[in-house]
Amino acid sequence: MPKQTNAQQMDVLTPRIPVLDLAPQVPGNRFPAKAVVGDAVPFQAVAFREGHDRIGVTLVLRSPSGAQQRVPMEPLLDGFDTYRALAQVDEQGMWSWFVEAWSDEWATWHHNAEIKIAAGIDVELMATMGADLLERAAAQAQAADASALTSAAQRMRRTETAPLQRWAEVNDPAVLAAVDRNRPRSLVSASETLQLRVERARAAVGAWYEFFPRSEGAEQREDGSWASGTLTTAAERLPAVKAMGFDVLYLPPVHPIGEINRKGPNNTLTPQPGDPGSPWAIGSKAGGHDTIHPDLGTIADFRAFVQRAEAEGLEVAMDLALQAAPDHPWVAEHPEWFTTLPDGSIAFAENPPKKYQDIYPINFDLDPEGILAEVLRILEQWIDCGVEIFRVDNPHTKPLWFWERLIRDVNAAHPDVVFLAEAFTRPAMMQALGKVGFQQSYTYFAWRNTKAELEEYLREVTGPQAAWFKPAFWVNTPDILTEYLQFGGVPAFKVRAAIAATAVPTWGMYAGYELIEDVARPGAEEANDNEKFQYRPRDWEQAARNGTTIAPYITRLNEIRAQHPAVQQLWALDVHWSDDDAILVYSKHLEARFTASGEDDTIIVVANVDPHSARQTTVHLDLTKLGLRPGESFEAHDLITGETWTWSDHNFVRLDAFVEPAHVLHVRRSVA
Ligand SMILES: O=P(O)(O)O[C@H]1O[C@H](CO)[C@@H](O[C@H]2O[C@H](CO)[C@@H](O)[C@H](O)[C@H]2O)[C@H](O)[C@H]1O
Repeated sequence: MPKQTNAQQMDVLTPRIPVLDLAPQVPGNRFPAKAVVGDAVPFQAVAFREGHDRIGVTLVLRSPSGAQQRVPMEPLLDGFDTYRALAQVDEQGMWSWFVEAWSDEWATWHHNAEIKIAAGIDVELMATMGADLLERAAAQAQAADASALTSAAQRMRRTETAPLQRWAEVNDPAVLAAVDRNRPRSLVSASETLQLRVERARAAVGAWYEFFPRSEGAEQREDGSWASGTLTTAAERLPAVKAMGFDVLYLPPVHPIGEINRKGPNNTLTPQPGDPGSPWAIGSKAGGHDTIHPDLGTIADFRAFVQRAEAEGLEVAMDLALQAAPDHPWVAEHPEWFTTLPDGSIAFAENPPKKYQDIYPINFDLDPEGILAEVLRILEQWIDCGVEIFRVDNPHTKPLWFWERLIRDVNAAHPDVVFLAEAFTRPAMMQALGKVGFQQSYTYFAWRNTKAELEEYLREVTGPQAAWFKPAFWVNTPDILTEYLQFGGVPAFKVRAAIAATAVPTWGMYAGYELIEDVARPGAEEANDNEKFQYRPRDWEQAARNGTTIAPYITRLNEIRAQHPAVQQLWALDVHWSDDDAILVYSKHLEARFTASGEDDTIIVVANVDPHSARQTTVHLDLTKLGLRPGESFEAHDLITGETWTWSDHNFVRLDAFVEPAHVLHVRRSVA
């Protein structure tokens, strides 16, 4: 048996068999890659050796509690050197893993013997080599396998049996299975060891709904003034949000709102008395980030709201917007946290081209430790109220080190706490926020509308960057009402929801989407009469009676998400081909060994992304991506309409956007 040679003995960096390009990995390997409980993680490595001998490649995975599993890795494509294994991570915490490549003498022998024995070349030599390998396998096997392998070796040495007969005997499935379990491995070479942080499922899987609590239950008095909704009246809306199938309720800031420089309706700088102001203009004489807006209630009311949500099966996500209205207590108590200009004033915040005249930005370089301590104090308070998810406003306008420290410190004490980065900025910063710890991130999904844009974007967010950037697809927000939605009507709202809800594990929607609120403020890409600056109660029941809500459609999408674990997997997406430039096709597939039902879970989404048209075309599927054989037929059951068709590789599709803009198909294997 060849002796193992390792890199240290040879004083070189290259292991005997090179194992390179491990994934999932954060480039530079300074931060661990991330996954969530339940993920079937695609582990990959490039491994190869000199010459023509075969290698075997094994993933060695260790869970946080120390359980080790060894998973054989298979070539991604026959004849290429990238190997892959899917393994499900089922425990929260830090996992470690490495890849072993080894000389697979059995595979090398088998390949050579198959050719030579059939051709009558070196027949007895090949038989002897095979028998030797079988005996080596037997020497490391348990009793049952040892006896099967020993007798196979003896048969292999029996020269009175015809060589082809001996070849057939050694290929008996029982013998091959015993060899597989005890394969001789030599020149074993290990890669570096990497870490994988596995977080709770909600860190990357969830359906989010956003509403402004002050609008829920708000009433306009006869004199035109408003009575604000409260946390108590807003809680009345929770059952309806849950009934639509949402998991997380995200609340814009619930703190006192500054009175100085307050904004008026439609982002004006001339508020009238009674205008409530933007909730992101945090702080007034009533208090700051640790206080509940008096109009909404008290901290006790907030605790009750969080508990009521929990009882409904909803988690509350709070906003963390680190900025201050001019009358925030911080401004007087910590003037050192703000940059004072030579004329003694403080410049307002901006996110060009947007101007935030009602808030001051914090300068994190002036008192880094003091600011960090204060933010940790505030977070501890809300965590104590039962909040474990924070949507972080504009994290890209604060230094990265701050988020690395904050998230690390919070997660050390509270591993279930999740931070969502609301950063719409340059890719390097968005990616870096994910690398330093943000569990999930808003994305550019809202502006990816054509088939070509969506195909590229789906590949991007489910590719290598999925190791550190967990995408949340929001269809709208109070800041985002895209032209696609402004001019696409009901078909646009439906198809965007269908794609967001099925393509990635986290999607989000801001209240009013279900009512097709599509009127933008002139010149802006956000809703007119925006709720950010005024009360906006909605008559949900009237909309249901009139049939002017797509809430039933949203509910169905969330049901599909809950019932189909493939949809909850980020890495499991494949884009397929269609002959039409507006018909987008992708699938999500999860193998039976990873599902609770013990059956494959496969979803195909076919979406007409031109909301003004009816399209018909042919959809071409790579069935191997669906766990099927090329040419195999199956039942495609539409989970939206209940229709079922027999499909195979090439399928005719007609999607009239005005009827149903998307098929969400469940693959059912045809009974042979
Ligand atoms: O800058 P983004 O587009 O990422 O938006 C986020 O942050 C904004 C600042 O907090 C916030 O803007 C809203 O609040 C501001 C402060 O009160 C106000 O001046 C803006 O007019 C208002 O839109 C935005 O909502 C948030 O998502």
